Amino acid sequence: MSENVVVTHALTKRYGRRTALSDCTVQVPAGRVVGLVGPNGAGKSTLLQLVCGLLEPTAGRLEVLGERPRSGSARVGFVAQDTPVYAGLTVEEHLAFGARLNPSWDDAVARRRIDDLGLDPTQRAGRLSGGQRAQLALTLAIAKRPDLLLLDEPVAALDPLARREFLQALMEFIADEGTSVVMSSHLVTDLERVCDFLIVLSRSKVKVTGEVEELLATHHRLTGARIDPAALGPGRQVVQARHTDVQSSLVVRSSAPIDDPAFRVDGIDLEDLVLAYMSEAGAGRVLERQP
Ligand SMILES: Nc1ncnc2c1ncn2[C@@H]1O[C@H](COP(=O)(O)OP(=O)(O)OP(=O)(O)O)[C@@H](O)[C@H]1O
Repeated sequence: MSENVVVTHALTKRYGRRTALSDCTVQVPAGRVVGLVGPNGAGKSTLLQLVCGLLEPTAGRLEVLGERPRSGSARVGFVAQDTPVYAGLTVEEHLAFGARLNPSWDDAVARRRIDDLGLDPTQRAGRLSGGQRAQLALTLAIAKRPDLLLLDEPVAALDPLARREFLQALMEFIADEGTSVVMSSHLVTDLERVCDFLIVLSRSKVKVTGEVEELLATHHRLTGARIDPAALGPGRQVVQARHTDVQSSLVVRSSAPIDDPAFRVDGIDLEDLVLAYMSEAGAGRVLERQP
């Protein structure tokens, strides 16, 4: 599949005078597992709620699966931040509820997952552990057989083992169905294991977006004698610059290889890349080619 599942152009959402998302332009290709990363208040939940049609944009354009998003679409599964389940309903009642609401509901998939997870169908959701509730919420979203699955910090409240199990279940589902997924998280190490596409949001703005492999191949850490980043030359975007009196450490984006003897050049991992874009200096200074 080559089409985009989410396309936004200058998408903006304001709550009164507070801007939650500003001028957001992204394209998410189909079949990807997208990591949506950013600090608290960056606008991640706002973007996900716009994509699933729970919020209306203040300005800009947004297309999801080729159409305007609408809340309750059978083609989009959404697991909100607090893994919402109904405390008073049993696991079984959740499945019955899901079946009634969703025309494409896959009851066999739902029951197999509940069984594999060892959840008691007669137990009320309010009595489940945080990890079990997250798994139940994921089961409900998966059994809809959505084309696009949106997960808002699904593992935030889980212990490391439950996180691993949750992500494992997610990976199995994606491998079977080829569903596109957008998942927000603060935990880059978790995203590193499952995501192949990245969106970094900070202070309501998109800082960087792209294929993880391509981003890792084009970002480098340069360490050497103190330098004015402006002296680096054209075509190199200084994402983060740190200096001591005598030394500079720069994270630089460059599609061409950097072989400057003045620097040691190392690759960076996804966590360093995300942190560089989230840092204050990550204003993304681009050193353009001089005319
Ligand atoms: N209903 C609302 N009314 C007013 N302001 C809001 C509302 N929802 C979110 N905001 C504000 O919009 C901004 C973005 O919030 P959002 O929840 O999208 O961030 P987030 O990246 O998901 O944060 P977190 O990681 O803490 O969940 C924040 O400044 C937040 O205070």
